[in-house]
Amino acid sequence: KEDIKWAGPKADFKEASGVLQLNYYPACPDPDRAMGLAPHTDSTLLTILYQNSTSGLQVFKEGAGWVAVPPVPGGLVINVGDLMHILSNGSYQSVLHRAMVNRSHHRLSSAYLYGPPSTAEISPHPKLVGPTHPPLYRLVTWNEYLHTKAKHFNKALSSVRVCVPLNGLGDVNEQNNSVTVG
Ligand SMILES: O=C(O)CCC(=O)C(=O)O
Ligand SMILES: [Fe+2]
Repeated sequence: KEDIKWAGPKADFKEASGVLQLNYYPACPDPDRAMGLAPHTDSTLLTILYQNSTSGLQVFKEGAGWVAVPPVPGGLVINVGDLMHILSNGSYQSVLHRAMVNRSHHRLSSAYLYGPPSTAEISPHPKLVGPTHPPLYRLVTWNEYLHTKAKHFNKALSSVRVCVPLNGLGDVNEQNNSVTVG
C-alpha cells in the first residue's frame, strides 16, 4: 500500500484541496427559533476554526449533549473530520458540531478545511488494521466520499462502513440527520 502523499512534513500539496469557509451569523432577536449552522461533521481531515468573541459553537458529547465551545482570545479550535475518522479506523471520531445565533451580537467564524486531491484513495491506515482490528471503512476516493456526503449528509460515514463494531453501536454522528446545509 502506498504512503499517504498529501499529508505530513514532506507532503505534495499541489493537488490538495483546501477551502476557507467564512461564516457570518447576524444577531437574531429570537435565537431559539433559528439555527446558525445545522449539526454536521466536517468531511475533511482536520478543520482549523477561528471564531470572533461571540459564543455560538457547540459540540455534541456523548452523555452530555450539546456543549458550548467558548471563544478563547487568540485561540483556534481544531475539529477532527470524517477523513481522520476513516484513516484512524474510528479511533479519532469526527466531531458533530453546530453554530447557534446570538441574541445581541453578530458572529463571525472562519474555517480552514484541508482535503486531499480528489482522486486520493481513503481507507483506514494499514498500520491500524490487522486480524484483531478489521478495517471499519471501505476504500473510497475523496471525490466519491464528498459525493456520498452531499447525498447522505450525516449518514455518509455509516454508508462507507464495512462491518459493525463489537459494541454494536452505530456512529455517534448518525443521530442528527434532519437538516442539510451546504
Ligand atoms: O461557526 C462556527 O463556529 C462553526 C463553523 C463550521 O462548523 C464550519 O464552517 O464548518
Ligand atoms: Fe463545521
